[in-house]
Amino acid sequence: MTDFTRLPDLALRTYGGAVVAANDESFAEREALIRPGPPSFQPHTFGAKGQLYDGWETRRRREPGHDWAIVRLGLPGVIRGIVIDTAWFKGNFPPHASVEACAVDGLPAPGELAERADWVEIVPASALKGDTAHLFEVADPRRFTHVRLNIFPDGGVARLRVHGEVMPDPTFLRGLTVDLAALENGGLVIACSDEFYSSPNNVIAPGLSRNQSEGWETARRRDGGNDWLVVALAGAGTVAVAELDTANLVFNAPGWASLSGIDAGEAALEEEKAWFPLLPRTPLQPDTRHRFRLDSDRRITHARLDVYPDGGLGRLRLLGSLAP
Ligand SMILES: NC(=O)NC(NC(N)=O)C(=O)[O-]
Repeated sequence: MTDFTRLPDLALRTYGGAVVAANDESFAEREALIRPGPPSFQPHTFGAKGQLYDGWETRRRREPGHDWAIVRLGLPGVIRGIVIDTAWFKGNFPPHASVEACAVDGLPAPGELAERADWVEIVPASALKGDTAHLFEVADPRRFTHVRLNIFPDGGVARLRVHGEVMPDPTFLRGLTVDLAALENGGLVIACSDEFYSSPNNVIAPGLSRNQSEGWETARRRDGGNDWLVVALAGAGTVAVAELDTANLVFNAPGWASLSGIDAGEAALEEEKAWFPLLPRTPLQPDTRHRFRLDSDRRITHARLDVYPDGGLGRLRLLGSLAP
């Protein structure tokens, strides 16, 4: 099985996802389903309505039926796999769950969504265990904007992860100056030298990094080399401005960075010599947003960031336009 969990989580709250509706959330709020980070648990933390859980938890059902929650993906795209994580739900996990998906234009109200007839099943009703992350591969190649988690009959789910490939609406990219590296525009980090502390895809996530874990941080390098990553851009285009943000890297920012580009339509990524410079090796300040005007008008499909010798980066933005 390919490791779909390495693909971005299209539902993540910090990527703009929202749990827009649930039929019940008596014990624990539905919003927890798409919270970043692993679920936590503290035993014997009882509120007026029961034990507190970091997840979505419905009441014990006394009538027929099942419970459900609808998630609007922050990043619409092709779903490659789903994780249903029942972490810490041991005596109250749902014994079965399924997932449906649909694609809608615009932003319909939750009520309209729930009534749509074109939900398609992407994970069939499957048995769940307590306190376990369940991985389900998804084969449907279509682009989806929403998913619905169904639990049978009731219970608690800590996290719902919806991993896939981002497919933005090209209307909002064509002919405009946009961040060609941004995850939300379809950019993706496809290779990197080191991801010891945090994922390289963090550098192209929406918004600012609030601390160093929300950026890309590498281990201390001891071999005389340097760390790097390669971003596949939203599409072929030209980059006019590069933004390198060392935010929150105070004592571990790289000393220098450089950028290079390649047009994969003309040369293979492995051909070292086919990469051409966009930004020469340039000194960086810690905890600082740097902006550089690039003077190359060459078309590229991929950009490579080199940091010297190590450290990582908070954010990388490559502002430019898609080739016609
Ligand atoms: N949040 C809860 O208290 N849930 C339940 N109970 C305990 N102790 O976790 C349950 O399902 O009845």
